[in-house]
Amino acid sequence: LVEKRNPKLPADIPYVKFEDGDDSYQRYFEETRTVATLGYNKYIKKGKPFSMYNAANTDLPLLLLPMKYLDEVKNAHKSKLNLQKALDQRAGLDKIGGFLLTDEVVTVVRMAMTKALSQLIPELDQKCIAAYQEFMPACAEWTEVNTMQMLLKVWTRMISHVMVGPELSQSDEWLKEMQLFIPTIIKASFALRGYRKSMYWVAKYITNDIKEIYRLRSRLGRLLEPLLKERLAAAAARSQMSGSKRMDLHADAVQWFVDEYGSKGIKPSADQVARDMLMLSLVSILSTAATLLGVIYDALDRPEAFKEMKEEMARIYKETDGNMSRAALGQMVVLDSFMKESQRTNPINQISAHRLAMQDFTFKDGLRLPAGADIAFSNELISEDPEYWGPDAAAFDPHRFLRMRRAGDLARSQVTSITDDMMPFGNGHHACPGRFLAADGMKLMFMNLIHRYELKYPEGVTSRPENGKGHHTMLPSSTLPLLFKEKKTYNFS
Ligand code: HEM
Repeated sequence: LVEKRNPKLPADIPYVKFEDGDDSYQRYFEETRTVATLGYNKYIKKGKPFSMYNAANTDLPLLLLPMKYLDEVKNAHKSKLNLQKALDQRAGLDKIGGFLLTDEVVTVVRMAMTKALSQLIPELDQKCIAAYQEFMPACAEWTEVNTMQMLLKVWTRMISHVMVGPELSQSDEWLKEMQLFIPTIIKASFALRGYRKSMYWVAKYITNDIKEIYRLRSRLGRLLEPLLKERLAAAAARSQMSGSKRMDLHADAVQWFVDEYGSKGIKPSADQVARDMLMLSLVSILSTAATLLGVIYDALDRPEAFKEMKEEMARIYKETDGNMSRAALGQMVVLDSFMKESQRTNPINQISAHRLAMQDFTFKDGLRLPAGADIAFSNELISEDPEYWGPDAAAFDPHRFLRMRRAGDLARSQVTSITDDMMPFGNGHHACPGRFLAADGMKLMFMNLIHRYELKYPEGVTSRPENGKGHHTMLPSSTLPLLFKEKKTYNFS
């Protein structure tokens, strides 16, 4: 492996690599943590940045920054430090599917989707129950289930309800495309790395997985077309009406895209909406299913805490007569604390607040980033640093955030809170706007699963399996099947 220093990075920024000299690409891909930890302890802890090989973008090292720069990164306008472009650079989305994280996608999630959550939660609860009936095998006796695959299907049905409404989300064709998308885009992104940058443009004509993403986009466009036409016609008719009659009846992303583009005088094509839907799937599906799987493993490892969560669910279920609402989910504070501790100890992203410098950027203390610099913060290592979390930082404390909440620190203690010492949902202008849906969706999925099924590790497995290794990601193991048994009478015991 050739050392890839960015000649434009200031010369005094150290470049950290494996100490034993074994510098293979695969090693950088799988053992990112080892190099990141070296640099974190040696430089970040002393307030200095360092750079390291970037397996996702072999032309440019990743620059990891110390906390003192976080506020400036958080507040920087996207014309200066940009998340969308950093993601595009990492996955090559524009070259492998012709889509990007657009302003419309971000605005729809941040504004319309979040506003609609109270209306959506009861619907998503029903969707979740129906999806378990659909995707869980019959399990009167203990039965092995690949939990990751199952959660992906259940969540895809639920999030599709938010994306395309009750009818299309129930279509098997839609589900098939959505399920095909995530594994194919991951393979396509890897395949792109096999090309020289100057040859990226040719990849979509040659590589099957990349061609498949374009085909998938076109199939989604066809599926969306009738619904979009209907909504565009309704929007045109509504614009002639006045006052309350103009209120929107559809709480789904097709409608929100029509409204968002409409507000800019644009009539979106089915292909545009298909691209936006692909982007929505990319940011929302794997992240949520994987985070929940981690919570499930952590709960199995801690029977006492698991029991306490079940008791809380039983109480709230009884008080609400089983009618789930945002308010009811908001009362699940023991679960909320546990989920947050699970994210703290095993975040799915090792780095956070990832940005690309769109122009030369100089921090207040004089540190200069050249245009094109790829920067981030070590979310994983910050989350376990005793400097921020005290001497028991390495321990899983199910009540850590519950105590904070009870002490009145609501801003810091909720699973959706964004703080500098824990960034699973990022930070600043680009902080994940979908986290409220993600948190409520995970609570619904966890609660309905426990209500219906007993679950345990298979014979011979006694604790959470090792996380999967990928460049700057740490997804919980997706291959271990868990054992499930359907309860004769549904309850939370
Ligand atoms: C547990 C699940 C999830 C995790 C861990 C997660 C994590 C993240 C992270 C780390 C970022 C980058 C933030 C930054 O760099 O400051 C992000 C951005 C984003 N997420 Fe999520 N996310 C999750 C679920 C969702 C869901 C369900 C949606 C939508 C329905 C969503 C929509 C978005 C969007 C649109 C952005 C881009 C924001 C922007 O550019 O301003 N995410 N997410």
